[in-house]
Amino acid sequence: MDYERYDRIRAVQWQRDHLRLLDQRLLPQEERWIDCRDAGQVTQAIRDLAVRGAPAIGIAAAWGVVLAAQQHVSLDLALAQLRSARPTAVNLMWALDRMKARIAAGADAAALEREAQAIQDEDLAANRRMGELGAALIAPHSGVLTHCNTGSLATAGFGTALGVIRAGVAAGRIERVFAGETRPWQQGARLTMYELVRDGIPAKLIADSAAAHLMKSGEIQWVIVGADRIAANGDTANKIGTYQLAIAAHHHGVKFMVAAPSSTVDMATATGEDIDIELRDSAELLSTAGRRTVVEGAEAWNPVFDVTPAGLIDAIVTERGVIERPSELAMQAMFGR
Ligand SMILES: CSC[C@H]1O[C@H](OP(=O)(O)O)[C@H](O)[C@@H]1O
Repeated sequence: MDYERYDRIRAVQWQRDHLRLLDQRLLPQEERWIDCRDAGQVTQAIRDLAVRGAPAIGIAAAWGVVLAAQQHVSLDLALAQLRSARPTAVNLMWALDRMKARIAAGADAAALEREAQAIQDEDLAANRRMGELGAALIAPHSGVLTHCNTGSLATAGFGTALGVIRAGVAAGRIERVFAGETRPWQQGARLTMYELVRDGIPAKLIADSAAAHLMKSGEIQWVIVGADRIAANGDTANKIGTYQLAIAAHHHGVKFMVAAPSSTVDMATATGEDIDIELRDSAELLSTAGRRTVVEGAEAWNPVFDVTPAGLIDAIVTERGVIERPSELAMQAMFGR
């Protein structure tokens, strides 16, 4: 399928001696690039969400290790620093473990550069494969709702859930696309709509609080989301708000799809209860676009992920295949113990 007309964004660009990142904190108003010249700067960019999205932060971290190797600084320190950047997306740990294994095998900077490039290239290929597999599950004339941003900005390109939507639109199966704004960081409003408008894919933004009302209208047949960590029993951590979308979808007979590369699967984590949910600064909730919107003295609780139990998920789509009605057995069959 010809995807070239979609997905022209490459938010993570290796430049041989530095890493160029499209600063996602400023989109869509401003397209500004930042150059990371060491592992510490990559760590800070991940921590500050200048680069975000489970696969994208793993890819950026892999390049951070390459920078450390090129500069002959402590690789153990670089690995530890990068690993500490954010706790929930297992893609970060997966990518660093893969780089660590190459280091243990004696890889030099050039070999590590090839490994990081392979991680990035594999992610793009996985997204295009997932797009085809996920789109095939969607009946013609369907409407879909997505949450957060899971597109080219969050990956090596094409996207996970947004990749399924791109493929479903290209195949003529998806006729209506809705994107939730995704408070408080607004990945849906600021990033997903930016990608869809650039692709020329008609889409409607909705308030997060409008999702159940949309499902009740009959306009959508699928909720399609990404993931930050999929536990061994299929429980899935994703952007805050995903869990309540799954509950509402179940109530309204709307199907629920998780699209994520196998680098998001964590068979060492037994259930969703064991996933570390990132709590971010409450200031992100008390302000909008940098302007405080809540009375001084107010407090906030700002978990940025939640866990959807496997029982509320109709399909988990990875590049290895589709698991319908995910369970521990089904996960073990596809990913081993
Ligand atoms: C394919 S991106 C997966 C996942 O990452 C996002 O989180 P964040 O924007 O905080 O990095 C979101 O949960 C996406 O669904």
